[in-house]
Amino acid sequence: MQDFCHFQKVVIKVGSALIAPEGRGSSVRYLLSLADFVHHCLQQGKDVVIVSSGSVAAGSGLTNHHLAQKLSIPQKQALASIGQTHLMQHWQKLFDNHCAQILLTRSDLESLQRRANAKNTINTLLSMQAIPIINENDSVVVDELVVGDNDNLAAQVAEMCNADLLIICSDVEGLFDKNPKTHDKAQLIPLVEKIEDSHFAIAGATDNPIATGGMQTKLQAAKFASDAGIDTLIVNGRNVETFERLKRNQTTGTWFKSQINKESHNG
Ligand SMILES: Nc1ncnc2c1ncn2[C@@H]1O[C@H](COP(=O)(O)OP(=O)(O)O)[C@@H](O)[C@H]1O
Ligand SMILES: N[C@@H](CCC(=O)OP(=O)(O)O)C(=O)O
Repeated sequence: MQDFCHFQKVVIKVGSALIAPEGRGSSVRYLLSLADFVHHCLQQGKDVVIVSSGSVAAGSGLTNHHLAQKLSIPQKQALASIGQTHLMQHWQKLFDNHCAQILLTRSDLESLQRRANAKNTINTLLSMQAIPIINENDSVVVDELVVGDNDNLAAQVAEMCNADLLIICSDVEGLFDKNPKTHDKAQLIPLVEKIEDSHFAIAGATDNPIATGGMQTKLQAAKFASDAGIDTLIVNGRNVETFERLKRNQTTGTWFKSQINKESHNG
């Protein structure tokens, strides 16, 4: 087991599957134990940054648009715009208003100046004990300029702010040898020392119309993070026991080891 105590700066990615367990709308049902875990991390002196999906799902719950229907990109962008404020209301309640919204685009991450600005703002927020809540700025990005999924966005944010751990919270326990939603006998892979093509071969897509990328984008994110010296943990955020185990420093989910041996973990 990797020692959770040693990690200082943690980026936690929260997928749409957790925000919208009913397939649309938004709910704090699975965010309560996650928020409790974040409070625990803060008490231990760790820095926490959240990358939260769910704006499109939240927007669809507030309008008559179902994501199972084929929606145009402008319609999805409008839903994201409607849903994002609602999503932030949940986070504000969970963190007693000690949180702040940052919406990023791929060009923000690619521009040296804007990337430095975003990094400075995140660090300043952390020094003010405010939790940065990041999402892609879906309403303004066009096709060629999207990061496209929040797994990869979270990995890029983790690298940008020198995090040492990325936790991806989804609706499955971690990476399995087959998609556990379609294979009863799928086996969890608890530890990946190095991500190989064989891991990408077993990581499938998602059949959830509100989610993006499935296990494929989570593996891309873990690979990006791992190459940048950041460990990644994919866990089931719907399982209360996940966060209890992490608090007790016990194994959970799938752990992807960083490929760079960092002397210290304080970014
Ligand atoms: N090998 C695999 N192991 C685990 N999950 C997998 C695998 N292949 C595909 N998946 C799918 O990936 C889904 C998680 O991704 P996704 O639906 O995009 O969730 P999120 O909203 O959390 O990003 C799982 O529900 C599962 O159906
Ligand atoms: N930016 C989008 C989330 C896109 C996304 O990657 O969703 P997910 O695969 O559920 O993490 C939104 O807020 O709806």
